[in-house]
Amino acid sequence: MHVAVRRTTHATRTGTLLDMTTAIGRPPGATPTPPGSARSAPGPAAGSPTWPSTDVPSATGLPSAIDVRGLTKRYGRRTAVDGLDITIPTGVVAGFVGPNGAGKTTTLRMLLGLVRPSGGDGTVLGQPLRAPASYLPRVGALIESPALYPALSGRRNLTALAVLAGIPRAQVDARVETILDQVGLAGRGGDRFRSYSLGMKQRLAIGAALLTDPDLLVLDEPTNGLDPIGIREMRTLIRSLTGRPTQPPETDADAGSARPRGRTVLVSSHLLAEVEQICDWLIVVEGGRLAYQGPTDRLMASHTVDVVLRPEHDHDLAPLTDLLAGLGLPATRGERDVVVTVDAGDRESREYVRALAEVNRAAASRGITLIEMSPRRDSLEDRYQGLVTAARAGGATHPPTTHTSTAHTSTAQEARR
Ligand SMILES: Nc1ncnc2c1ncn2[C@@H]1O[C@H](COP(=O)(O)OP(=O)(O)OP(=O)(O)O)[C@@H](O)[C@H]1O
Repeated sequence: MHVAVRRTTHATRTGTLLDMTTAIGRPPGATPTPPGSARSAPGPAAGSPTWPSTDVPSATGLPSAIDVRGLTKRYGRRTAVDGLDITIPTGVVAGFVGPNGAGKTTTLRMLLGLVRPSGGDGTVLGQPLRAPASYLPRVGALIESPALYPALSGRRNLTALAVLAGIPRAQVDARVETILDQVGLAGRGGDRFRSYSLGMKQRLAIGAALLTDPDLLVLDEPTNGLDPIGIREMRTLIRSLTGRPTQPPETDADAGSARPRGRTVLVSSHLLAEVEQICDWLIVVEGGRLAYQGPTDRLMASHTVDVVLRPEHDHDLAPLTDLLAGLGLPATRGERDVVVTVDAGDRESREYVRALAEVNRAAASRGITLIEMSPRRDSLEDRYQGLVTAARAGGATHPPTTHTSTAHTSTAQEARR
C-alpha cells in the first residue's frame, strides 16, 4: 500500500509511514482485473429497504472489492462508526459522503489497517479485513493532505517512492513518467514539490498512490481546498482511474490516461455535486451509520416529479393552484409560477406524459394558457439532505422512497422560494 498522510511519522499495524509517506506495494502488472462498470447495472426496485450484498452488480464478474459487515469503532464512550455494512462492486468509483463527524475518515482508516476496528468483519479485495497485510499490497491511498518531500521535484519524489515500493530499478523511470503523464504533471515533473499549486500537489500524491498499480485506490477528500479549476482537473483524473472514463474525455490527455482494466476507487468528499458527477456508487453515512448505499443513479431516481407551470397571466396563478388542488395534485404557488408534484415514476414514463397532458387540458378548459411546463430535477444535495434528516430521525439504510422524495422535495421548494 502507498499511503500519503499529513503526520510526519505514524506507526501502523502494517508499517511505518516514512516522513508522511510510505510505500508498501506489489510492482505494477500483477493480478490484472478485467474492465467493467456498474453504472447502469440493474438492481432492486427503488424503495426496497436495502441493497443486498448478493445482488451487488459487478460488470467485471468479480466479487465485491469491499464487503464488510457491522464495522464499528468506539473511542471510549463515543461510537465513531456504528455497525456499518458496506459493499462496493469491483470496478466502480464509489463516493463516500456524510456530514462532518459522520465517521468517514475513521471508516477509511479501518479499511486501510490504520485503525483497529472495535467490531465487524468482512473482506477487502477478497482478503480478510482483520488481516490488512493480506490486501494492503494491492491498495493505494491518499489520506488528508498530500505529504511529499517539499525540496524534491515531483519526479524525484515519485522515483524515491517507487524504489521504496519495490518496483524493479530498471522499470522505475518508465513507471514514473507514465504516472506523471497520467496525473497531468508531465511538463512540471522537474519542478520542486513546494512550488506546486495545491491541486498539483494533490494530483502528485494520487500519482504516488498509483505507483504500485493498486486494485483499490482510497482517496480521502481529494478535492479539499481546491479551486474550481483544480476540482475539474481532479474530477477528470479520478474518472480516468478505473480505466473507463464515465463521460467523453475532456482532453487528449484524458483519452490516453484510460486504464485498460478495472480498478475500484473509493473517494470521500463533502462536494456532493462532484460526487454525483464522478461516482457510480454511493455510500452515505450519518452519525457513524449507513444512510444509503447503492448506485448513484438509483438515489436520483424519483417516484415523483416536480413540474414548474407558468401561466401566461399572473392573475391565473390562484385559479391554476385551485384547479390543481381540485385534481388532487399538490401544488405550491410562487410569484410567477406554480410548482405541482406529479406522482409519475419519472419524466420518461407514460404516466408523466398523461398527467401533464391532463393538467394542460384542464388549464385550457378554464381559459388558462400555460407558457411553461418544465420538470425540475432534484439535485443530489436535496436527496442527501433528505437522507441525513431521515437518518438523524432514526431512519435506517433505506434508499429513497416516495415519502422521502416528496418530503425533501417540498423542503427544497421552500428553500428555493
Ligand atoms: N482518535 C480519536 N479519538 C476520539 N474520537 C475520535 C477520534 N477520531 C475520530 N473521532 C471521533 O469520531 C467521530 C467521527 O470522526 P471522523 O473523523 O471519522 O468523521 P468524518 O466523517 O471523517 O468527519 P470530517 O468530514 O469532519 O472529516 C467524530 O465524532 C470524531 O470526533
